[in-house]
Amino acid sequence: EMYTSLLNVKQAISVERKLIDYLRIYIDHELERLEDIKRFYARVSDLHTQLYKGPGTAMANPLVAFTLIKRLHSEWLNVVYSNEALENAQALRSSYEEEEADLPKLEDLQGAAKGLMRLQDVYALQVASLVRGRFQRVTDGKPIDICMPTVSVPLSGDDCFLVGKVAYEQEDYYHSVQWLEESVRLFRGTRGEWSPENEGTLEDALDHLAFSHFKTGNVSYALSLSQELLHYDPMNGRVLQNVEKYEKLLGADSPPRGTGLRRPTSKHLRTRDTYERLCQTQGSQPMHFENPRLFCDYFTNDNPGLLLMPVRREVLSLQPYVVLYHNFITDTEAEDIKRLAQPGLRRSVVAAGEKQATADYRISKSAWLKDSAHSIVGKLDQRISMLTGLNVQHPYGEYLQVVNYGIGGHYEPHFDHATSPSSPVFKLKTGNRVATFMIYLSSVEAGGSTAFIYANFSAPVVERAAIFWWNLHRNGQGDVDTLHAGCPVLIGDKWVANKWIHEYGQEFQHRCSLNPEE
Ligand SMILES: O=C(O)CCC(=O)C(=O)O
Ligand SMILES: [Fe+2]
Repeated sequence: EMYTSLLNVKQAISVERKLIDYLRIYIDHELERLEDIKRFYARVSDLHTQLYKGPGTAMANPLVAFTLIKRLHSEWLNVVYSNEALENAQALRSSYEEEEADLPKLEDLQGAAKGLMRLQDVYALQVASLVRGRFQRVTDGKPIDICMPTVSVPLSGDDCFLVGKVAYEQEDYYHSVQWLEESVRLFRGTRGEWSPENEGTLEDALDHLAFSHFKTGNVSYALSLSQELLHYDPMNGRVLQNVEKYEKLLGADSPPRGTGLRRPTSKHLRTRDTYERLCQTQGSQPMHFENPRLFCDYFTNDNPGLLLMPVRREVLSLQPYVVLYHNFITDTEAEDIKRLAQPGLRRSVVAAGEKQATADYRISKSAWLKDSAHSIVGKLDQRISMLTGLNVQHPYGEYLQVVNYGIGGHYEPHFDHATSPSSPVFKLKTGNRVATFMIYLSSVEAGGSTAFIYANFSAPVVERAAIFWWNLHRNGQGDVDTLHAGCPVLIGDKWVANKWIHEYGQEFQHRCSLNPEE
């Protein structure tokens, strides 16, 4: 699975570099082949201008007659039946096949397409802008750029066709209509131009778009698109039947009315609007100047180890208590952690009953780093321990989980603590996850904030900082206010590291209480 981690996508660049080299070799060989054919053509046609001047006299020469017979007996045959084109193509194919294991699979293509649609939804992006390589949202009737990527590409009719088809196959006509609409528009613009790389055609796009419109109740549009399709493919029986069906529907006493385009509903609908608003903006928690209890300071936690180098602490929220520790990690430490984690990165899982499973609502890869992996890991543990005053030694703290997000990678609203007694969180037999300490190992260009849904704020990715919060009340019960999410990464390569700290082992550090409010 390449699409679930940007690291893997980056590695794919070198695969394409090789393919480019192979294609260059192929083109060179093919050009040489054509040059050879052109030389033969020039030689024979030159000769013929002379021969035509006097065929009789020319053939009187036995050398001329011999070479004519030889050409017609074998030279033409050799040219016409040359294997070179095939050999060149075969060489290209076998080099390509050497890279096949490292090529993305269909699942990657579909995953990447779904990632684009997720970004479209969560950040309210206009498809027409995305197609032009821009990230725009309509505000007050005007498209406004919400970020400017350093590098961008426009999409082709075939690119849009593919995204539309992924939506179509999921019976998600809300997205298929928008993407196929762009596909049809772009294909119409390049009519007649054949591209060897394309999978879809204007006809395919019209076909899928017409049916998507029919499914959303827009029968008259479905009809006109089908008629346009028949113009190119007049004998297509299925389309002829559809046209007949659409005409009948439209001629009926009560023609169907459009249901309009509505986003497919998801099980997270209840929090979806808040989640998306928090991903788009930083939310509306009171600012530090509105609430003096939200402050910044230099923090030592009365720990001698921090006395000479206090940490800049920023209190982000009081309920739940969420703080940001700036410059928690250095650039080199962050790079080391990412490098150490790389070989162990696997598709991230979520708790599904007693087991763990992959899910569309968490798109990333992650790896667990033990302290034994490198001295840095232990050093970070120590630093976390000094700041939080908590015992983070395994099994009171889990191993460090290093996460790299993928295309539109995200983690929809969830709790870090277990909410059911059968959760795999209890496997360590050290109680529930009392606190989360998460380190931002990278920056992102846009998106990727950590959103606290009920607390109504989101923390943007601050490179080198760490965020900390309590998941449980002091009585051990889960704090619902900690419902949080990793927003989809719009532009960038987001890395975080989670340290989950458990209840047991903290008896002398973290006071308990029976008060459910604390
Ligand atoms: O990436 C983020 O901002 C949040 C990640 C998160 O909540 C998690 O990994 O549990
Ligand atoms: Fe989380």
